[in-house]
Amino acid sequence: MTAFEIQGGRQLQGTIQPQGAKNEALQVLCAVLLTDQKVTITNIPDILDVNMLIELLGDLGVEIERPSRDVCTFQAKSVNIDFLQSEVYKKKSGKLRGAVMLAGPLLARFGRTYLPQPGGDKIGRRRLDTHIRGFEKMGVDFSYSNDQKEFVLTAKNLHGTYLLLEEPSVTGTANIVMAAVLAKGTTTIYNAACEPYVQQLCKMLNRMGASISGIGSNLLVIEGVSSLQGCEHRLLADMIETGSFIALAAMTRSELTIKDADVQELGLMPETFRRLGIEFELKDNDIYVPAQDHYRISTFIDGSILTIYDHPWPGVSPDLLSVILVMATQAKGNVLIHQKMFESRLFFVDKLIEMGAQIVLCDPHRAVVMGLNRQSSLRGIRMSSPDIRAGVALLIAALSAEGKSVIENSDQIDRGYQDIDGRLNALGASIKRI
Ligand SMILES: CC(=O)N[C@H]1[C@@H](OP(=O)(O)OP(=O)(O)OC[C@H]2O[C@@H](n3ccc(=O)[nH]c3=O)[C@H](O)[C@@H]2O)O[C@H](CO)[C@@H](O)[C@@H]1O
Ligand SMILES: C=C(OP(=O)(O)O)C(=O)O
Repeated sequence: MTAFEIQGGRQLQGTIQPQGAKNEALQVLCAVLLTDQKVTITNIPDILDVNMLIELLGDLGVEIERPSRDVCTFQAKSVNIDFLQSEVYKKKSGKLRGAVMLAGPLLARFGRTYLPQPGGDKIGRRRLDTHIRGFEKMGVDFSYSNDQKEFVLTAKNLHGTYLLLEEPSVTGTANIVMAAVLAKGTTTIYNAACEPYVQQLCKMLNRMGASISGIGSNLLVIEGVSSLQGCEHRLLADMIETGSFIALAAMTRSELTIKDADVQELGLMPETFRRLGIEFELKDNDIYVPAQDHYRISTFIDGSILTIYDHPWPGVSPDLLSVILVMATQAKGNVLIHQKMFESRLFFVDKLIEMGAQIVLCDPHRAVVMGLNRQSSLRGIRMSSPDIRAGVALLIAALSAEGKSVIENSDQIDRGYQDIDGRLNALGASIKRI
């Protein structure tokens, strides 16, 4: 098992560029299966989840070239669907969530797919009902084997329909959109997820010849076409990495410039950080965060304690709450963090409490943080990373803490953050892989 050893308490300084977005990469990589022509994707992050999905595409028979670390070309001339029934596929796809989105394109192009239980973060129940019920209404037959924990899906006549999703699932929307672009007729998706990465997928599909309107809203209308062509697509900057760097600057009193952060696509994130008292300036496409000794959490207008909660886009992403929570531990004031979507994502606060943070975990979804206002520092400890975002939040806590910390299970961090030790060490951090 890999681990990070961190010497905390150092101020960092410099410029850092967010990687290409992990969760956009997982969507658009699956879309390369929708055409037999060449698709080039740039700004690809070199991280475990993305590399595993690229490997799976290769296993399926897609021709892949990676001329540089962040550029890949794909050509899905022929695809071996039978590979999806192999133990190797089950094992590999069980390591990430993104593989679930292979289903939509494979149904659209080949009329058949197998969908084993996807992996990804173990942060509570993560059902696939939105995906499967959507496919079903489009003419897909499915069976589910409880033993194998696998769906078998077949689509003789994939057709457009009206879908009112029971929740705006991100991967569910992406999956249905990818099935609909090659289905016969019109598919209308109401209550669709509309986050920037779904928008990026839709824009890419339109460049490939699809006809999708309503991009950016929760009502997507897709006119099916008979085939799609190749295209080039560049991933946005990873907004969760951007938020993590702002939190890192705040916690370690560091002056950081976050370069090429696609600042127009951050939604409520800047306002959310400001409510926690963090100062920063948006300069063109960069974010400048000055070194800040203190930051003060605001209250609601009526003076009551601020609550920060997740919500489907354009609300605050649940993936950001862990770093926001860590940042609040050194703020002046109190905040309630309410993680509505996932039921096992806040348990990592135990580690922060052990480090000296003042937090009350009210229940699995809610934690009250009483900021220390730097009157005492967190203390370094040995801990383990339970999931990707808690992992990076603990890394930020450790970098701000007095003394040495060890974070075990650092693979969880490598799933989503490219060369995080190297990039932060270049700013003056001390992180060693052990
Ligand atoms: C690979 C990928 O892109 N993963 C992201 C994707 O996962 P993913 O697409 O798996 O997440 P979903 O959007 O399907 O939903 C996540 C969870 O939130 C619940 N839910 C969802 C919508 C809603 O209105 N109410 C509600 O409670 C769902 O029941 C589910 O338990 O979106 C999540 C929500 O932004 C992010 O945390 C994940 O990082
Ligand atoms: C939950 C996440 O990832 P995944 O959906 O891939 O497990 C995440 O990116 O925070």
